[in-house]
Amino acid sequence: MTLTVQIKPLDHFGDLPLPRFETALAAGADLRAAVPETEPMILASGKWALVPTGFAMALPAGYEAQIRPRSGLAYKYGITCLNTPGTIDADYRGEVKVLLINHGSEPFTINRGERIAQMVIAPITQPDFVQVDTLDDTARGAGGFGSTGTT
Ligand SMILES: O=c1ccn([C@H]2C[C@H](O)[C@@H](COP(=O)(O)OP(=O)(O)OP(=O)(O)O)O2)c(=O)[nH]1
Ligand SMILES: [Mg+2]
Repeated sequence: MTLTVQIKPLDHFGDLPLPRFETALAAGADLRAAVPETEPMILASGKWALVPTGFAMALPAGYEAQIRPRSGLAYKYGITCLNTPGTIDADYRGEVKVLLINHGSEPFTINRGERIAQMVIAPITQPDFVQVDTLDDTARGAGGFGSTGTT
């Protein structure tokens, strides 16, 4: 059965299209900037800002939305999500916003309707966290942070 995610357009969503998958098997649905047509957002080099998408949503219980950068914007302009992947909780009813940062050397202009990020819907688990005194032994043990392949 196909999953349904409720999207509630806010006033400034206007006539923007709903998030959608650009290709048949795309993992992420692109998100567009719901900034005013007459007031593009300008992101100076090194700065970050919350970009409105113009909608709120209700995810089904057991799911999250991950807000991820678009590789094209990162590659061409150094634009990415500061908190990647951003987490949208299933009980969040506020406007979905995208925290963009400009790692490039030039100011970046965000126009209304521009695709600024993508949203992946993913299942989550809320386990019971249980306190214990000892953990089982493994070959890795406490090794990490580049511990493999050094001997
Ligand atoms: O890129 C993002 C990340 C988060 N949110 C919204 C939805 C999410 O459910 C809420 C809280 O996000 P998070 O838990 O990452 O932030 P926090 O700093 O822990 O805030 P809170 O104390 O509200 O949970 O903010 C966005 O709109 N965009
Ligand atoms: Mg939180």
